Amino acid sequence: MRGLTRAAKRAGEMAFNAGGGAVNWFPGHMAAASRAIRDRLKLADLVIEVRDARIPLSSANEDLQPVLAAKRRILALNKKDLANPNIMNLLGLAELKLKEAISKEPTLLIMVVGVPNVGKSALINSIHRIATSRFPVPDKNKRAMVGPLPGVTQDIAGYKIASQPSIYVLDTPGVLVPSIPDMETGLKLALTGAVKDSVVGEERIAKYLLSLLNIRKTPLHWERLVHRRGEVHEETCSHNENDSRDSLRRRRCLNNSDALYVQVLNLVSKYNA
Ligand SMILES: Nc1nc2c(ncn2[C@@H]2O[C@H](COP(=O)(O)OP(=O)(O)OP(=O)(O)O)[C@@H](O)[C@H]2O)c(=O)[nH]1
Repeated sequence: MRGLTRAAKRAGEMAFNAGGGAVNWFPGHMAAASRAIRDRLKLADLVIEVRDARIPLSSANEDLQPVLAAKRRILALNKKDLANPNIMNLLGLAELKLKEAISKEPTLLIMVVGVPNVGKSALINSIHRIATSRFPVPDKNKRAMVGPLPGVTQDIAGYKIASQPSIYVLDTPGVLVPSIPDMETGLKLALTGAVKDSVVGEERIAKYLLSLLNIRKTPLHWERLVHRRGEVHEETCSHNENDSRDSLRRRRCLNNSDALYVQVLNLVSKYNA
């Protein structure tokens, strides 16, 4: 973990802020949603703040932190399949806290908040699916809209996910702060899909990603991997086609797209040396 922090710091020192400054992406629906969230939060018994497990600090909306901290809050780290496994121990704790909170309440209004595209609607649909398999829920066909680009949810929508205890969940549009003060946070949010690529610039995102991969020695990792696979390739691809294990071995042969990836990264590595 310390290694990753050091790598991120070094990438930050590579002048990604140059010519960038603050990142401003605050469309009208986000401003309206920020006001509505503050308003409805007063009624919520519990708030689930969804963050991206890959960037748990950068995916916090700093403007909302004071009001969120005043509520009973669960921090859910989503997209765990894409994250560093060290962070995932925290998720188990969040699940436990949610079970504790639900078991004590006759009626519960839960509000789900987070930056765009972090997976709020997908999370609500999963909770809904589990709930409808256990209790008959009147609007069981109602589903939150999920999409690959940020800004799919534009209005607050409510879902009843259980009876006895009655549990209602409010899905909210993803909201950012009006101005993200540093470019690096903007780049992390763009790489993980919370900010549109065009807002920070596709070329800048590509350079940032390549530098991160380079600093983390990803090219070396791939080189070793490809070298190992190369041995498997030579050893297996010369075998008789009729060998019963041949199809399995063929799948382990080096694939051209991997080789291309290593070449590109090696070039970048030389460029940065
Ligand atoms: N790999 C992965 N993808 C996920 C996960 N959860 C959600 N997604 C994907 O992330 C994208 C965004 O999910 P949504 O649920 O629409 O996100 P949202 O936070 O409601 O987005 P906004 O409407 O912009 O606020 C979709 O393409 C989902 O399929 C997850 O745990 N892992």
